[in-house]
Amino acid sequence: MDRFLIRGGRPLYGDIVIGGAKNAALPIMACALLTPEPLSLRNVPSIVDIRTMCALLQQHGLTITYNDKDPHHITFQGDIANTEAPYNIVSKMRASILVLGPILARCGKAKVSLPGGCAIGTRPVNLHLDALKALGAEIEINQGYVIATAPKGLRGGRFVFPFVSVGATENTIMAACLAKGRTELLNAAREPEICDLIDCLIAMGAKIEGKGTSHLIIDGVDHLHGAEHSILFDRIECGTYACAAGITGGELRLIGADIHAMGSVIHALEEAGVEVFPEKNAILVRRTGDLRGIDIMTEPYPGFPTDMQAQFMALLSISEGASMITETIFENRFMHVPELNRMGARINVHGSSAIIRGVHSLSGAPVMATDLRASFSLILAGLAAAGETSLNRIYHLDRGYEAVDQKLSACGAQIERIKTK
Ligand SMILES: CC(=O)N[C@H]1[C@@H](OP(=O)(O)OP(=O)(O)OC[C@H]2O[C@@H](n3ccc(=O)[nH]c3=O)[C@H](O)[C@@H]2O)O[C@H](CO)[C@@H](O)[C@@H]1O
Ligand SMILES: C=C(OP(=O)(O)O)C(=O)O
Repeated sequence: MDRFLIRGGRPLYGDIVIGGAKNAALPIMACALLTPEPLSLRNVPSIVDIRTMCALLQQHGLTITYNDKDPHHITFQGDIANTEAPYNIVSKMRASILVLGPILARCGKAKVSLPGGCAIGTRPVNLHLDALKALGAEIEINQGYVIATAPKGLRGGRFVFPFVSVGATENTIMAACLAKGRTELLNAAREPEICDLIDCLIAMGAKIEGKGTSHLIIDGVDHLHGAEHSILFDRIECGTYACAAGITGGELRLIGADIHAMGSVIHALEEAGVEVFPEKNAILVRRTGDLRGIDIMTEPYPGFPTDMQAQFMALLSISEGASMITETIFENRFMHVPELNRMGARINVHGSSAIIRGVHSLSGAPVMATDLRASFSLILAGLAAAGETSLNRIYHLDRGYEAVDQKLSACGAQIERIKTK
C-alpha cells in the first residue's frame, strides 16, 4: 500500500490545472450503453474510478479506445453483449449502479449487483429502483443482485423523489431517454454534473427540458446516436485546492474552473477569510489574513457539498474561533475527525454536527485515510502542520484525484509518494 510523506509549513504558490469531474464522467460513460454508435469523451480524469467504470463497460461488451496523444480522451463503442454487472466490479465502486437504467432501457432486462454500503454511510439504492418502477420496470432482489425486467420496454411515468438523490436522478434520466412517452421527474437533483449529463444526452439526440431545475421533463426517443462531449471541470477538486491555498496561506490559480458551478463553496471560502477572484477560464484563490471560524451545513446543490466537508474541516481546524459543521447527507462522514485530532485539532462530534475549536497550529503525525475526501483533508492538514505527516491507505485518494503529488509539488509543497513493493 502506497503512502504520502508530507513535510508541512510551506505556503503554496502557482497554477494547478483542474481536471474533468469524476462525478460527471462516471454517469456520462454509462451513456455509452444507450447507443451502439461511438461516444467520444474528452477531459476524462485519469483516476482509478474511471478505470473501474471502463472495466465494467468492457465486460458489458463495449470497446474502449484511448487517444494516443491525449490520455483524457476516450471513445466507447459497441452493443451490449452482457446485461449483468458482477459483484467483483460493482463492489469496488458504488457508481457502477448507474449502468442499471441504460441497460434496462436498451435490452429490457438487467442484472446488477447491489453495491452495498460504504465507509461514509449505508447508501441504499431504493430510490433508483422506485423511480425505475415508475417507468414500468419490474424489479426483484435475488442473491445480492437487482434483477430488473421490462419485457415490453420502459414507458414514461411521473416520479417525485422523496428526497434528493444524485445517482437515482441520473439513472432515471438515462432510462427515461429511451422509454416510450413522457417522463416527469420532480425534486430531481440539480448538481452541475447532472446538467453535464443532460448536455451529453441532448448531444446524443435525447429530448430533455428543465436542465438545472428540480423538475425535469424527458420525452423518450426510439434511438440515441453517438456524440462527442467534453466533461465538466471537477468543482470538488477545485474546492479542495482552494482549501490548500487557504490552509497554507498561499495563492493558487485553478485553471479550467468556473466560479458559476461552485455553488456555496465560494461564499464559505470568503467567509472563512480566503479571497476568491474569478478570471477567464480560471479562479484565483489566496489568503493573506487570518482564517475565521464559520458554520456550514451540507446540502444538495446549490448548498454546501458533502464532498467538500472534510476539506473545510481541516481548514477550519486552524481558524480563529469556533466553527460548526453539520453533515445532513451521509450518516457516517466524520471519520477524519479522530485523525485530525491526532494532528492537534480540537474537534468534537455531537450526532450529525462537529464543533471545531480553532488551534494556532497542527503538528505532523502518522495518519490513516478512511475515504476519498477524508484522505485529502489529512493532506491539507499535513501541508499546514509543523513537521512530517505520513498518510497511509492512499488508495482511497487514487479513486478520485489525479496526480495529487505532482500538482502540489509544482506549487512548492513537499509531498512524496512512497511506493510499497
Ligand atoms: C459518483 C457520484 O456522483 N457520487 C456522488 C453522489 O453519490 P450518490 O449518487 O450515491 O448520492 P445520493 O445523492 O444518491 O445520496 C444522497 C443520500 O440519499 C441516500 N439515498 C440515495 C439513493 C437511494 O436510493 N436511497 C437513499 O437513501 C444516500 O444514502 C444519501 O444519504 O452524490 C453524493 C451527494 O452529493 C456525493 O457525495 C457523491 O460524491
Ligand atoms: C463519495 C464520493 O464518491 P462515490 O459516490 O463514488 O463514493 C465522493 O466523490 O466524495
